[in-house]
Amino acid sequence: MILKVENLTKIYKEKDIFKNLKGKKYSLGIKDISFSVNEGEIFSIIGLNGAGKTTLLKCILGLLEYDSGKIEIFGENMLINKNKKYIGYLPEISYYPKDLKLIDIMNFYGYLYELAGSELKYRIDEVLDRFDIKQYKNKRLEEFSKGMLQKVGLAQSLMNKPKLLFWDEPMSGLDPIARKKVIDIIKELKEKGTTVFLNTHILDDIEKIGERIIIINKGKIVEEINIKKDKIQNLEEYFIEKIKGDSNEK
Ligand SMILES: Nc1ncnc2c1ncn2[C@@H]1O[C@H](COP(=O)(O)OP(=O)(O)OP(=O)(O)O)[C@@H](O)[C@H]1O
Repeated sequence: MILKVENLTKIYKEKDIFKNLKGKKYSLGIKDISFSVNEGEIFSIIGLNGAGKTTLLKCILGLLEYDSGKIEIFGENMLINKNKKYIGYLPEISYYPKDLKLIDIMNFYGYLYELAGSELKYRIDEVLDRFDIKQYKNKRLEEFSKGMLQKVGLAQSLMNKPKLLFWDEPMSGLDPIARKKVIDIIKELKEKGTTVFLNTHILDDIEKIGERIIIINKGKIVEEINIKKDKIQNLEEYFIEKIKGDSNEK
C-alpha cells in the first residue's frame, strides 16, 4: 500500500477563511475520510465543486494542516523529506513568476527535485517534448496561453519520474489532442508501475482509464467504486444519482 488515509478531518478556521462571504468562522473542508491506494493503481476522486477534493489532496501532500486523522504515505506517518522526491504534483492552479522563461522554471523544479547537470537537461527536454512545448524553452511564461501553462505544470510533475503522481484537474484548459496525450501518458505510467491519483471532473476520462474511485460529497465519502468490478456503464449518470440521494448536511 502506497497511501493510507484514516479518519481525516479538516475544518477551515477563521485564519483560513478571511474571505468567506458568509462571514462564518468555520467551514468544513473534509470530514472523517478513510481510504487506501495500492501501488500501480489509478485512483480517482470525484465530487461536485467544493466537495473537498483539493483539500484532501493538499492535506496528503502536507500543504494544509488538518485537524484529526492519520495519513500514511510510503509507509511513513506523513510525507517526509526523503520521500518527496518520489512524488509528482500538478496543482489545480499553478502560479508562475511571469517574467521567467520556461527553461528557468523547469530548472527551478529540477533543483527542487535535486536534479543537476546533464541529467537535469535531459529530463527537461524529455518532459517538454512529451507535451509539445520544447520549442518554447526560451519564451517567457507571460506569453503562454492557459493550455500551454497547464502543459508546463504537467511537464514539471513528471520531471522526477515519480512513483506517486497527484494530478489535480490535469485536463484543465487542454485541447483534444493534448487531452488524448494525457490519457495515453496515464496508461503508460500505470504500465511502468506509477501510482496515479487523479482528481478530475471529466468522468468520461475516468471511465476510460479509471480503476478505483471515491465519490466525495459535502466533505464526506459517499461511495467507493471499482469501475470494472461494479460494472458501471455510465459513470456520470451513476454519480449524479448518487449525489442526489445524499442528504448529509455539511
Ligand atoms: N482557504 C479556504 N478557506 C475556507 N474554506 C475553504 C478554503 N478552501 C476551501 N474551502 C472550502 O472547503 C470546501 C472544499 O473545497 P475544495 O477546494 O477542497 O473543493 P473541491 O472539491 O476541490 O472543489 P472544485 O471541484 O471546485 O475544485 C469548500 O466548501 C470550500 O469553500
